[in-house]
Amino acid sequence: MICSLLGFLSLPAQNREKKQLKYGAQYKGKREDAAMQKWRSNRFGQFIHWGLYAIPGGEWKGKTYPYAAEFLKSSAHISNATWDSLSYKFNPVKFDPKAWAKMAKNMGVKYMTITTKHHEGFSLWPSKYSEFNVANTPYKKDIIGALVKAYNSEGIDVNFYYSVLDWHHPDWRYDIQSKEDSIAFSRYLNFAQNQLRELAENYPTVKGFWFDGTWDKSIKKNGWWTLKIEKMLKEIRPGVVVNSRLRADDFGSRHFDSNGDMMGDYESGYERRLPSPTDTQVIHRDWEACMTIPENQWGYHKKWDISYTKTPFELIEMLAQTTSLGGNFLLNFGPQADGMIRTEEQQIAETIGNWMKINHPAIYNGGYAKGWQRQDWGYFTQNEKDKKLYAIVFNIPISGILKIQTPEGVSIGKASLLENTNSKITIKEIAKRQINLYLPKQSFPAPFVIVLDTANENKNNYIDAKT
Ligand SMILES: C[C@@H]1O/C(=N\OC(=O)Nc2ccccc2)[C@@H](O)[C@H](O)[C@@H]1O
Repeated sequence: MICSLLGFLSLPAQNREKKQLKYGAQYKGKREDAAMQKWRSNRFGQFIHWGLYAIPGGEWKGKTYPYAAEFLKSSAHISNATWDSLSYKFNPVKFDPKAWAKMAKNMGVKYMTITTKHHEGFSLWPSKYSEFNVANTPYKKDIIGALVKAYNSEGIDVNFYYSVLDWHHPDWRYDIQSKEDSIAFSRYLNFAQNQLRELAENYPTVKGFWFDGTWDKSIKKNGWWTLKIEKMLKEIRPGVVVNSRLRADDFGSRHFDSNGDMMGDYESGYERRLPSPTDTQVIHRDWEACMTIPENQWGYHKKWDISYTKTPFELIEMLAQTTSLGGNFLLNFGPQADGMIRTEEQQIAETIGNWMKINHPAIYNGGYAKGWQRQDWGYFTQNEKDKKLYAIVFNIPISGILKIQTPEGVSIGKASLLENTNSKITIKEIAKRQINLYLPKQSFPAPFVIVLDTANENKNNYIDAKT
């Protein structure tokens, strides 16, 4: 079967006759129901990675490990028994879900995705399917329930991250190589299904499920289960949004089935990376990029500067670039074991929030501006609610002139700074579909947004050269 699949996949997609799939994509194109439209309009989200890994914070027996802090168990070769005993120390006495939600609100996120259970297998809610959960710690209380309540009270949608990969559960298998593996792993899949049903039923305002830890052969060989889970969650919570990373098809193809069709409701393969600003392939589907502030730390690491940490302006540019290509941007925070958000992350959140307070019209409900050529100075976004066109500027040319190429038959009537709509920006048409915007003589200490009023126009003052 593998060689026939390799042969099949080596053909150009358009030349392959479609394979009959039982567990492939369930629909084509974008969902247009209200729940998906809300997901899409949110654009900016907060990822939160919190678990037992926050306790050691990347350090073990006096040694600092530079790898992802949430992977310390494997980086430091720690046994299950030793790692699991961290649960007896889990007691975030300073945890204030309302403070977290207020910080998120001020940062300008419209949704939040929380790790209900990461690879370590520790559940942040009192699951009846596993003793390895927050109820059996000194803290005892339901963290997921408290966060859902606090974030929803701030008008922020909550999604659940769930790692199918589970280092703790005795029935987890990386591959199925024996009858025993198969029997154990089916027990595991039932366990995971029960936990997911529990999450969907116990937290009825959940808006999405963000699956992870599905890259191993054991899942690829059980594509049927991934579809069963997607269907179950959508039956319990109609409208709920599920990422492509959950899904494997009949042949183990992930994210996209063996016919090249995306599975799940949005592509979640952009992790710590973005598509190129000119990669317009992505605009044909919903997608999300998830991003760490350090180079690669999702959980809390005691040494903030163990790697490069992105500046607020770099993160704002990633948000702008993502929005300009019709994607969502999910920025990660790794809370401390005591329940506090580290100072560095709070300061970044505040700077981004100050920018969003003025410039959010270019982001919320924002998306790909068809026909507007990407320019070196920044990004265009089209707001599908106010129908306005926004130019988000990061790199002012020495000339002080922003060059724009307009789509055929479209001109720019007016341009002004979003933060000061009385500031008129001079516009000059210099050739066919070529516009100069002359920036006002002032300093621009931060990325800024220009609102462009466009108009359809068919006057043609220019003659194309004959060559
Ligand atoms: C969001 C991140 O997701 C992860 N891993 O994602 C991947 O490894 N993704 C992946 C795997 C293979 C190919 C491409 C992406 C986790 O291991 C990490 O701790 C964090 O939760």
